[in-house]
Amino acid sequence: MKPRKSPPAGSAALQSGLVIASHGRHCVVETADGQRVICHPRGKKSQAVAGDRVLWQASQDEGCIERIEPRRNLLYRQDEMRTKSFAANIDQALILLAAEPAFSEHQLARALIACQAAGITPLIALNKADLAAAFSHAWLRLAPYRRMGCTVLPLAAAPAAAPGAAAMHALTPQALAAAHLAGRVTLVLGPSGAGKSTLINALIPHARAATGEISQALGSGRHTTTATTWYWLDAARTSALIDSPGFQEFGLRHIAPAQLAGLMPDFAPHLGACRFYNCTHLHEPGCGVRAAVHDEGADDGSASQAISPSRYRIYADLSAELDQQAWQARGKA
Ligand SMILES: Nc1nc2c(ncn2[C@@H]2O[C@H](COP(=O)(O)OP(=O)(O)OP(=O)(O)O)[C@@H](O)[C@H]2O)c(=O)[nH]1
Ligand SMILES: [Zn+2]
Repeated sequence: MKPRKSPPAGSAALQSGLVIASHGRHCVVETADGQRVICHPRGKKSQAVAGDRVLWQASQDEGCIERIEPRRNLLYRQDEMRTKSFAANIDQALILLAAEPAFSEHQLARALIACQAAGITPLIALNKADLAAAFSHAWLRLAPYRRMGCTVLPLAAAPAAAPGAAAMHALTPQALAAAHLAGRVTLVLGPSGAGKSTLINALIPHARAATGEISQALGSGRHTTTATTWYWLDAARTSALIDSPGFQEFGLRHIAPAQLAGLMPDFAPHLGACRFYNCTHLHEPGCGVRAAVHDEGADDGSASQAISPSRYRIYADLSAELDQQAWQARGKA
């Protein structure tokens, strides 16, 4: 963003603020004393996202963002058409999945790869622990993720679910917040129907009303949460959740094909074992990655460094996708 060279005479001084919602090019900035102001970016290019610290200037009843402070991190997705940011300066990403509807492991893998690339710690919560059979099945599907060191938490977001979920040692939203969200800024991601609204409403009274107001102010959809929104979890404003749509279309175009294996923690220990230094792990002889692909079942306790067949398939699919995109990009250049 190009800062204004000299502010117009009589203009207000720059104030610092936190972006707590963004939609399109508009955003809502919260001041240090908790006031909220709709702001627009000054320049054409740089766009503020939820979690950004900005310097802004009042102009009538709205504001203008003059500068975005350097970001500690930025989680985004990129497809052929555009880049979309989820949030900046976050401490962790909570990926909320559920026993039902069944989650897509491809989507999960994409989200984890994007987190890894952005240096953001992921946390997986599996909701609807009261649906015992579906939950057990989904829990097994997450075994490779537990083995690779991901934290996977059982959750019962709906109050009615608590009794049935006790057998699974599921967390309530409050227990989840106390143990994993306190003192942190957490981006919540998840497919539709996993229970994101249920979780947020359990932790933040009036969240829905607040979202409605923000969405209306920003001109985004009134029925759906199309704006990324920040919620404080405590009055002292030390813990926050950021609710963001877009988990469904997690484009990874910003990742180079050769980077991919290094962003998958279950692949990493095997990368040195390939015969060729530039092995793609797809067809080369003497590939350490392919030699490590085994079905280890659900034995969480094992120190196995096996790569599950489903994870290898995801790698092969994503490789092909990113490779094709890289070729297309070269063709256009
Ligand atoms: N059985 C059970 N159902 C739950 C639980 N948590 C949420 N649900 C239900 O799952 C459905 C989807 O929950 P939502 O909170 O609306 O899901 P969402 O992720 O916000 O979905 P979108 O609004 O489509 O983005 C609702 O019918 C909830 O009541 C749970 O712990 N157990
Ligand atoms: Zn290899």
